[in-house]
Amino acid sequence: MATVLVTGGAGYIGTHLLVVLQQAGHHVLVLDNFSNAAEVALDRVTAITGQPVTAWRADVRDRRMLRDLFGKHTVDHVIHLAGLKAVGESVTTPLTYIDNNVGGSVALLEEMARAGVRSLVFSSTATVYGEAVASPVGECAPTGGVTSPYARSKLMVEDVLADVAAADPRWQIAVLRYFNPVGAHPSGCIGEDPLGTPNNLMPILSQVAVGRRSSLAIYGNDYPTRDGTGVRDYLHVMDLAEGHLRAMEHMTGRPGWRVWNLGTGRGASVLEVLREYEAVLGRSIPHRFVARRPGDIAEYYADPGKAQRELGWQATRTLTDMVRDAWQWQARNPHGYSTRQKRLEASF
Ligand SMILES: NC(=O)c1ccc[n+]([C@@H]2O[C@H](COP(=O)([O-])OP(=O)(O)OC[C@H]3O[C@@H](n4cnc5c(N)ncnc54)[C@H](O)[C@@H]3O)[C@@H](O)[C@H]2O)c1
Ligand SMILES: O=c1ccn([C@@H]2O[C@H](COP(=O)(O)OP(=O)(O)O[C@H]3O[C@H](CO)[C@@H](O)[C@H](O)[C@H]3O)[C@@H](O)[C@H]2O)c(=O)[nH]1
Repeated sequence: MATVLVTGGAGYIGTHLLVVLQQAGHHVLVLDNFSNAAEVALDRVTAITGQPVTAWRADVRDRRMLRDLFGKHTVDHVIHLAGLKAVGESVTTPLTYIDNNVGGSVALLEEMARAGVRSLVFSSTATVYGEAVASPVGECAPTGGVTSPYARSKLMVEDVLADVAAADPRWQIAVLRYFNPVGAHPSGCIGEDPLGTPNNLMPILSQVAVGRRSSLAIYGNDYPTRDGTGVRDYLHVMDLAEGHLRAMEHMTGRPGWRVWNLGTGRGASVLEVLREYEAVLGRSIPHRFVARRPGDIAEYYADPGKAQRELGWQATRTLTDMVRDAWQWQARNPHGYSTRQKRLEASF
């Protein structure tokens, strides 16, 4: 049993990861500034696993707080999810993205090194492959053509991590490039709860299904794909969370820097996801076609073969599972976590 610090652990992917880690017998600590998370989400994790979550309300850029945390707890591994993730927003506020995503990672790495903790799993993204990429996308695909400050911030951290691992051979570093995480824990207790208007397909579909939005705007039906709509590699968030556990376990005792794509290896079009949602609901979902969204590409999906071979990890959940679990979460929590409530029993 290891002690794992999860930065950004109160967020969408983080809460699902906490469940997986606790159910695998690990002790978890969370560091989150709650800029995009509800404290009550951690109580929901406890409701699923029966185990408490110790959380630090802190910014990952706050070195004093990090020093305090590493002084109080013996941490074996860090899984670094904390960061900002809205591609469009990053275009208008690039410095905020560099500060949070790059600055936060540098502060974390320095304080980890000071504390003698040298095992890190880092959340990266398939958008580092940029626009001109051919699918299926393997880890060796070029990463030169990134199109947003968000993607650039992730790529910069990947490079910093490679330099850190090269400079000190004691580091064990795993970079995970996620494709499109969707869905929720099957209990419907935790799930994706975007602040304001969601940017991504699945949460928008869920909000239309539950009546919070009137219709889905499909961005373009003239792409060179099988039905003209954009194709992505949607991945169940529980499969993604399990990928982190496998990467963390695999690294133990194996220093160096490694990268794995986490995806299913299958693409689904916007219309296919819509039809699947309608099948789960048993009714139609209002939708309309509009112009392409600037910056979107037609199609990409992962080659997950490296993760399969090296980690023994493979996504097992289907698109039906993803949609059913997304709907279960939305139906049980029509307004997400509702109010960004304080935890009932704070452990800060
Ligand atoms: N969801 C996706 O589609 C996707 C795809 C690829 C990569 N990622 C990456 O995965 C990670 C987790 O994504 P998510 O979907 O769970 O997002 P999320 O916003 O739900 O979770 C991020 C968490 O980090 C916290 N946070 C942000 N800045 C912080 C800071 N400076 N200090 C401390 N905490 C901070 C937020 O409060 C939030 O709880 C992010 O790094 C994101 O870039 C997400
Ligand atoms: O209202 C909507 C929203 C999306 N789409 C389409 O649905 C597909 C998926 O879009 P979305 O869910 O926004 O995902 P991506 O644009 O692929 O980007 C997500 O997935 C990336 C990983 O691959 C992450 O890095 C990004 O942060 C995250 O926004 C695309 O074809 C979109 O054009 C619509 O048609 N209507």
